[in-house]
Amino acid sequence: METLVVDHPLVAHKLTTLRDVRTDSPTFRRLADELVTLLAYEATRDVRVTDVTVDTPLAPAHGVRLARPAPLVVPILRAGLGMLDGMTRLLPTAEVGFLGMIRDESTLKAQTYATRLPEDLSGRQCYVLDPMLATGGTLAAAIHFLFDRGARDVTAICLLAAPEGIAYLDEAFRGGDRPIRVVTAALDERLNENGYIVPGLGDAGDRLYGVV
Ligand SMILES: O=P(O)(O)OC[C@H]1O[C@H](OP(=O)(O)OP(=O)(O)O)[C@H](O)[C@@H]1O
Ligand SMILES: O=c1cc[nH]c(=O)[nH]1
Ligand SMILES: [Mg+2]
Repeated sequence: METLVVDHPLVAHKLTTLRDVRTDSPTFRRLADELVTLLAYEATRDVRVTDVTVDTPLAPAHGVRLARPAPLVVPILRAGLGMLDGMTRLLPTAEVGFLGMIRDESTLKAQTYATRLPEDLSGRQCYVLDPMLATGGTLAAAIHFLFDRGARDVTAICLLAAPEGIAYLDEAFRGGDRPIRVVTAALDERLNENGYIVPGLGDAGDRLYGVV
C-alpha cells in the first residue's frame, strides 16, 4: 500500500484552521471542500487517460482525455459527503456511488447501513472519500466492497490519518494484486483510548453537520 502525505503550505494552513475547536460548521465545511480539491490533485496523478487529437484554430494538437470507464467516486456517509463537491469539481465526469457506514463507538467496528454502488466495477478506478482514517476498519470494509465488485484500484482520500489505521490497512491488503493508495493532509500521532485521532479534529461528521 502506498501512503502519500501531501506536503504543501496551503494544505497545512487550511488543515490548521479545520482542527481549531473554535472553527464553526460553515467554515469547517468550506475548508474541508477546499482541502479535498487540493488533495484530489495529487490523488488523481495516476488517473487513466487516452491519447486524442483535437484541432486548434491553427493545427492539430495531441493531448489526452480521461479514459473510459469513468472513475467512480465513493463518499462514505455521513462525513465523506462533505468531501464530494470538492472532488467532483476536479473530476466532473466521474460517477458517484455511496456507502453509508457508522462505527460502533463501543466496539469501534464499522457497520454498513447503505450501499448504492454499480454491481460491476470491472476496470474501474475508485476514489473513496472519508475525512478520518482512525482504526482503519471503515476504510478496509469499503475497499473490500469495491474489490469484491471488480474495482481495478482504490485511492482513499482522507483529511487525517492515524498510524494505527495505515498499519491496519497495510496488513489487511498485504499481498493483494490490486493497488491501494491513501492520500492524506496529515499523519497524526496516535489514537486515544476511544479510538479518536490525536490531535485530530474531533468527530468530523459532527463538526460538518452537527451532533446527532
Ligand atoms: O477508521 P475507523 O476507526 O473505522 O473510523 C473512521 C470512521 O469514523 C467516522 O465516521 P462515523 O462512524 O463517526 O460516522 P459519521 O460519518 O456518520 O459521523 C469517520 O468519518 C470514518 O468513517
Ligand atoms: O478522530 C476521529 C475518529 C473517528 N471519527 C472521527 O470523526 N474522528
Ligand atoms: Mg462521526
